[in-house]
Amino acid sequence: MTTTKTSIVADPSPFVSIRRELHQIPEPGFAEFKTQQYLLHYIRSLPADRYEIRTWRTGILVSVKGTNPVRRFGYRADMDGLPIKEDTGYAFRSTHDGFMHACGHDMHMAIGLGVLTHFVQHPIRDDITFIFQPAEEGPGGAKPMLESEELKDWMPDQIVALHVAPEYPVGTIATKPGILFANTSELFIDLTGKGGHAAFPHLANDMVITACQLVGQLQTIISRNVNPLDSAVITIGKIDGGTKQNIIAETARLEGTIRTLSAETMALVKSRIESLTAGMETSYNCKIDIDYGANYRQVFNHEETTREFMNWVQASNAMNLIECTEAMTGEDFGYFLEAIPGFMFWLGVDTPYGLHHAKIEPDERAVDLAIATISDYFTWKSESGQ
Ligand SMILES: CC(=O)N[C@@H](CCC[C@H](N)C(=O)O)C(=O)O
Repeated sequence: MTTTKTSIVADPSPFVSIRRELHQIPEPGFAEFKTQQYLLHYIRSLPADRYEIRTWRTGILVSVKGTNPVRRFGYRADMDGLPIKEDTGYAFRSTHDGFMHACGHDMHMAIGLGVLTHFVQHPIRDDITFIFQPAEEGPGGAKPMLESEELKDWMPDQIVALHVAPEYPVGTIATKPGILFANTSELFIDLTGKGGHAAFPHLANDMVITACQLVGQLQTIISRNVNPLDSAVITIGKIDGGTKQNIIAETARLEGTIRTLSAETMALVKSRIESLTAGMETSYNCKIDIDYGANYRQVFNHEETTREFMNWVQASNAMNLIECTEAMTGEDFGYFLEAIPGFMFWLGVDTPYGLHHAKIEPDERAVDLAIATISDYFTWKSESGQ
């Protein structure tokens, strides 16, 4: 499939230019050092009397002052990139080989800076905390940031975040009250057998064979154990095993993720993985160790606040609104929503390649549209006292 270049605006606005600069420096979770410096440098260029800055690990908190605050809004943007070798046609492609902003966090941060700039220049009555959060893709920055000393006295009364959505046209907002994104758990499985010569399989215990069996078996949990009217996903995204084509692999490792729409189904899936691997240990005479890595809470949008936002989008004609169904994506923004009323929404960026794809090229026109819409929404919220 060939991509068109219509996603790239010819005359980039300041925040589209910022997005392009951020796009060039994707970094892993909790290693967003250049990204943090870039954001701090930009924020410090704004009039200093209107805000305060705090850093938390590689994240940043900014409190923008209201004129006569009675409450505090919150806006969160995530910062990390992904271990993907970029394959876009961008002139401003990643300069960090093997790393890419393939989940739109460059867009999220540029939009966050745009909204922040708007409220520094056009203060509203209420205060706003801007949260630039590291490590959304893992191991998860939201939970520790939420519990941090730095956020305590800047805790918002209502919080908002967005995620780019390749499947929707530019000018679209899609969301729903209640569950929007799934519960997630990372999944790391280490298999240990016995290595040996490729010509003598009977003297060894081949973990490539066992790992392949296990990958297939795991899918039976979804098809045979989870209620077909419920939803769950197990994806194994990475397999490692062996050292050379004529050496039987002593060890293998599977890396994946589990997605469910309830905590109960997550417990069921994990318990089935444990039973299944215990059975395989016996039948394949090997050792299997499981590590669930980082677990994220579902993204559960506050009913009333989300419905109010959806009504506002429709009434203001700000963008086209779609009431979507939930998705099996994960987001540690779920931890913020567990503690603070608010919502997340999808922002249409209309691109043929999906999230986490090396060729994804979000339509940049979404950046300024989102900045205007979120700024107008918070202004309306503050002025109307809703
Ligand atoms: C929006 C998005 O793509 N989020 C990630 C979150 C990853 C959670 C965790 N590292 C895991 O893989 O379970 C996603 O993959 O949905």
